[in-house]
Amino acid sequence: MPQPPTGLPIVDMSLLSGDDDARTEFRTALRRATHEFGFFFLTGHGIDRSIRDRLFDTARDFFALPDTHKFSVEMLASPQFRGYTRFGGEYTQGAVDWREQIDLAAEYPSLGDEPPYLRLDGPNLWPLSLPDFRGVIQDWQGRCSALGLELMREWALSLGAPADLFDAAFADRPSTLLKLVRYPGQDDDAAARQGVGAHKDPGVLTLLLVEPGKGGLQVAHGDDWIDVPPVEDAFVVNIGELMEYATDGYLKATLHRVQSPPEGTERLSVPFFFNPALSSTMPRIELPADLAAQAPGVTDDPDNVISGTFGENMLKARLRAHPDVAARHHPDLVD
Ligand SMILES: O=C(O)CCC(=O)C(=O)O
Ligand SMILES: [Fe+2]
Repeated sequence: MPQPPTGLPIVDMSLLSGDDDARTEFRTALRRATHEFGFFFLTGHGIDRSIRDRLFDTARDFFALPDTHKFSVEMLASPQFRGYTRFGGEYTQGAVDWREQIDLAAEYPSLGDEPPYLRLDGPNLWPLSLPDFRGVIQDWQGRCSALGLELMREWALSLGAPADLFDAAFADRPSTLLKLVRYPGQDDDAAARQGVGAHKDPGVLTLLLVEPGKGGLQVAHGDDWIDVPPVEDAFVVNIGELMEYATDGYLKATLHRVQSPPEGTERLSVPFFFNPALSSTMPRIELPADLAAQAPGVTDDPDNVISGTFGENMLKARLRAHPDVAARHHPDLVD
């Protein structure tokens, strides 16, 4: 029997400042990693440690706020699914996730209520007791958006398409979202230790920063779960369902989950989701014949239908993860 792989591939972005051969090497590594695993470590991305440390300091400051401050920006008050979710407020596959988090997304004026996914546009709930918070978060959004767009161009090239294939989808009102997440420790006997349950990300691309040294992330590979302890200075990058859609399944959105850290510890992470405008539909790539032969089609799961229109896919995920917000603000969309 083949042994399960022990880790994810590492893809080094500094190859892009090399010669043509180095750039081709980068693209081949990017394509292979996302075809085989849907996940990889990205090094050489150029975002300094001091900036990453500042982000984690900001996350720590937020989670250290008194509950009354956190509750004042609670997601339950936000029809757009922005703000703070306390422990027990979020569900994956019908089971409670043991994490607290704040969701912050790009802010655009509303374009109306129909189709229903347009309801996701709107304001964030900013914690006003932290004066630097907004600036740090918006800086991070800007850096990750630039990185995300650069990666999208590399994917397009690696799949035999023009570099700007995806640019239009991200040019106007990109729906970027980031979460500051804190997973508290659980004792060994805790029945499930579900930090976040097994799921695929509904969007295009996720740039995940994990607190140095903190394990817990697991990525599905065949019938196995691969442990993914963080690699120093690297992002964990994965693709979401819309990239699977765009490539007819040649690139895979992969199930992943987080196991709670040991009792007496905690784990912070900051996933950044790079997504197009709510109303945009991902272009489908005409793959070269050798790649098309390895494209099995988009996953056909009646419990999780993948739409190519980002807003539809995102709304599905939001209603499922936050049933209390859905029931309060969108009763017409849930039964
Ligand atoms: O916290 C992590 O390491 C992963 C979180 C995640 O997969 C998600 O929020 O979609
Ligand atoms: Fe995820």
